[in-house]
Amino acid sequence: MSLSKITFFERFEADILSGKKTITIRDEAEKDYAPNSVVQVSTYENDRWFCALKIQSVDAIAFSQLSEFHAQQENMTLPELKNVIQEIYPDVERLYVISYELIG
Ligand SMILES: CC(=O)Nc1ccn([C@H]2C[C@H](O)[C@@H](CO)O2)c(=O)n1
Repeated sequence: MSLSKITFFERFEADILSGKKTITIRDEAEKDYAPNSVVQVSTYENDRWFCALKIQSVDAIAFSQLSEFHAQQENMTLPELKNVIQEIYPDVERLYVISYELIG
């Protein structure tokens, strides 16, 4: 069964709603999103709904393979992206790039 809900830290809400952030990078526990499915999005802090996203793809990636292209899609620099990921997922090498489209 694929996941139908995702949470983001509130600090990323504006970037998602403006279309500046079009991917998220998650660990094994949050990789089971089906391409073409619609997921409801809320804030991690208060579980406040703020949009729906259509999943485009889920692709495995090693932390060491993260590139400027991923950073651009996260609206960050590559060092910023690596820092954020290391804070959220310390010492996790195998990650998943979840690409999505804002649908409302
Ligand atoms: C809130 C929660 O449960 N987990 C996460 C995990 C990641 N993010 C953001 C941070 C970066 O922009 C990318 C990379 O992981 O996704 C998040 O907001 N919430």
